Amino acid sequence: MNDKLTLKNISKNYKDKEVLHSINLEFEHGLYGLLGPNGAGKTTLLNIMVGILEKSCGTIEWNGNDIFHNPEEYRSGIGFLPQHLDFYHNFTGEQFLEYMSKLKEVDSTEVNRVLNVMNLESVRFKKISSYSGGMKQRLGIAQAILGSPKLLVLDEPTVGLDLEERAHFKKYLKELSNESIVILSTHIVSDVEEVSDYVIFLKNGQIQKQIANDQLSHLEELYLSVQEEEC
Ligand SMILES: Nc1ncnc2c1ncn2[C@@H]1O[C@H](COP(=O)(O)OP(=O)(O)OP(=O)(O)O)[C@@H](O)[C@H]1O
Repeated sequence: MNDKLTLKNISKNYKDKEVLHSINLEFEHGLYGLLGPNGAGKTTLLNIMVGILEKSCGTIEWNGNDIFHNPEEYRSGIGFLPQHLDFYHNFTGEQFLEYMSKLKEVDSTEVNRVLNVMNLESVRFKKISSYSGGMKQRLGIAQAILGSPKLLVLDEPTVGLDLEERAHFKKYLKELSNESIVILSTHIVSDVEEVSDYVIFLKNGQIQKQIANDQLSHLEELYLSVQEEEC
């Protein structure tokens, strides 16, 4: 059975300011790009989806069941790269991933796999404090993909990656999305064109448009036109 994530009427207020307005979305296996300018509400929406931020209204269902009833089970199937991930800088990359694999209760062989996928084998025994920004970002992605999660949520994952790393990473996500729901937020159009099955445009806390792969040509122009629509 294909997994299904459903967001129904999700709204979020920070004090008296509503930053998400009644979001309705459905996700099944595939790669989804969440595209929007800074401040659109992407991080807020993703944090609500993974259960680290409380929504003000609405429901989230996993395979038809409100996640509120069994949040631990829901969270155990999620891989998440937050916008800002803090590390234990005294750990080596390998130690960090071993630690995360224990927390996530995934097989320790996964550590080798994700080090390989994210091209971090040559620095696995080096302390994280010596990593470049791009290496830290790849390590963050590596912990998110431990155990090939059913739901992978990545907040601005391509920050700090060079062109070759981006291409390699997107190819891997495409493969994973054959069996998982992969949601990637970005404000960079090229991150989501070519690979995404669907692109969701978010602006001012509202879904402006949702388009499928076969309509993805001229995405940049579409993105600009969507941004101008409300002006
Ligand atoms: N903790 C908070 N308290 C008050 N307002 C917040 C808080 N976090 C976010 N906001 C506001 O909510 C809105 C959406 O922010 P959010 O970070 O979700 O957007 P974003 O699309 O992820 O942008 P960015 O790419 O810049 O992170 C913005 O207006 C932001 O200022």
